[in-house]
Amino acid sequence: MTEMPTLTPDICVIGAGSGGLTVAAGAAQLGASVVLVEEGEMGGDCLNSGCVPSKALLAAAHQAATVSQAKKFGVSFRAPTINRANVAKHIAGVIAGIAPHDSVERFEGLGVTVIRGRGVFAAPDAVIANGQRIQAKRFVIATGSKPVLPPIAGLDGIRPFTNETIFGVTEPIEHLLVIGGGPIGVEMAQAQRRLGAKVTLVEMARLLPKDDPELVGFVRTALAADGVDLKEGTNIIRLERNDDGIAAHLANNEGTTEEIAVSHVLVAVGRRPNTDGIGLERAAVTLKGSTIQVDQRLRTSNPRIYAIGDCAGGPAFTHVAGYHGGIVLRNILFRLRAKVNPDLIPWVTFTEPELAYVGLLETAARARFKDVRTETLDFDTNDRARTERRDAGRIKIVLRAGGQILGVGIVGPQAGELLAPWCLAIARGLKLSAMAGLLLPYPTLSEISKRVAGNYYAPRLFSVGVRALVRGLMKLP
Ligand SMILES: Cc1cc2nc3c(=O)[nH]c(=O)nc-3n(C[C@H](O)[C@H](O)[C@H](O)COP(=O)(O)OP(=O)(O)OC[C@H]3O[C@@H](n4cnc5c(N)ncnc54)[C@H](O)[C@@H]3O)c2cc1C
Ligand SMILES: NC(=O)c1ccc[n+]([C@@H]2O[C@H](COP(=O)([O-])OP(=O)(O)OC[C@H]3O[C@@H](n4cnc5c(N)ncnc54)[C@H](O)[C@@H]3O)[C@@H](O)[C@H]2O)c1
Repeated sequence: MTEMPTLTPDICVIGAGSGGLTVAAGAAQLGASVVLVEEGEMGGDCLNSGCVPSKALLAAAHQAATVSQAKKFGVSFRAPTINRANVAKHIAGVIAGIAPHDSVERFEGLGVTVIRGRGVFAAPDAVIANGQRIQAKRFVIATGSKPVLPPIAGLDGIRPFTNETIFGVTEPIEHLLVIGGGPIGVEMAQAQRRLGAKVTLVEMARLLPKDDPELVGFVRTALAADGVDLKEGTNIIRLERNDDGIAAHLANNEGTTEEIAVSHVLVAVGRRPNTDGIGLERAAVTLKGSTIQVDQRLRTSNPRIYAIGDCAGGPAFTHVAGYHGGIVLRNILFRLRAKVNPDLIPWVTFTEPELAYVGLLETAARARFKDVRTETLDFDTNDRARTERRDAGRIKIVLRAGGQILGVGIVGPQAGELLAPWCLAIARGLKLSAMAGLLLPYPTLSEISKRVAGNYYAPRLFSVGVRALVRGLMKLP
């Protein structure tokens, strides 16, 4: 057999998900030679088993929910009929619509050499994939993550859903037990409940433990109103398959035990980076646990090799993988010393109401600065939210005494969209007064941002001193 000649590109990217595709597309368009290695579906988790299918499923679920919400507007429909097979078709159709953007054809069109196969390091400067040796100047590891399966007795025997299987379901789900109340757990619990399943969510700590508890309260209320049975501070002792389905034995933090009968189980207890069996030891790349250790410039312990996205342990979001990709491009191609700034990262949980955040949570801000202030305003003060009867929610800004914005959390209608100007303000170092001074159209949800900023300055604007000044000025002819 003739040996394939070694490829010697400028950059070899392992993994064609959100992070890897950003690097490959950017580098190729900027004139570097790129080899991209992918062992599974192009587009990675986000397109195939993450953001895209989950948001498509939620969109179907919210359609079903509008039927019951319509009564508030004097409009009524008959109860929705949920056709699971058609919901799965809708999800597959959305993925298929986006897939060309991430396809082999598009990347080859950009000049990237795409190799389908598992990339494994053979040496500190070489990867082998599908029998092909790639000796690149720089490597970028973007291998993503996979769902963790917790050590719960009996879990193996019941073949639980994970994010890799739940979106293809074509049969009705009678009673879903969701294990884990992080973003996947809460989004899926609401979606499945609105699509007609009975849902019990078991979370060992509290719901959405990485988010601001004050704002999470609104999500908790909404899930309960949907009919999701929330069991926080609760563990699953064991699971058993029996003639009726699955028996789940639970115990809460007070020691109370109970048994519930469910038909299906979804595991959503976190992610494990894909770093096993890819030869990192041969590449002299150091791990911390299962996460690739990187510095602020995303360099691993091997100066030729960078790691980005979920496998580098940053917050597991598509936009973070993309942000990492941009930083690596600047470091490799332009020899800039670009670094990750964790204080700029936004995140959104796409329940109804949405829960969105950018910057520092109040607790993190207070740990770092002494002069932290907060200002909050509820959506029931916003006329547009009132007209749409979507007025449950709150905006909370975390700032320093001088008006430097440190973080903003919004729970409410379209919170993810409302976050954009705050992302800009924090990234550009704008003061809160910039938001307070905006001229915005009425009636819009965005006005809540201007109002909360205005409220912060109100005590100073309407102070005794300013009132005395106005009285004085009014005496002038
Ligand atoms: C259900 C769910 C919903 C989500 N929703 C959101 C959301 O709404 N918004 C958001 O920002 N984030 C969301 N995320 C997170 C987001 O999907 C991930 O953070 C993102 O996909 C990470 O990108 P990545 O490039 O690091 O990895 P991935 O996108 O997972 O890509 C890694 C790729 O590497 C390939 N690979 C792995 N090992 C090898 C190897 N040795 N050789 C070759 N190829 C390899 C894999 O096959 C995969 O294609 C969600 C995740 C899940 C599971
Ligand atoms: N909208 C979004 O951006 C979005 C949506 C989904 C997922 N994601 C990303 O994917 C990541 C993974 O999501 P996730 O929800 O699986 O993980 P997660 O780590 O964010 O949350 C897992 C939850 O499970 C709980 N848990 C762990 N073991 C448990 C057990 N044995 N029993 C009960 N509860 C248990 C944890 O306390 C935690 O609250 C997220 O952190 C997020 O970065 C993002």
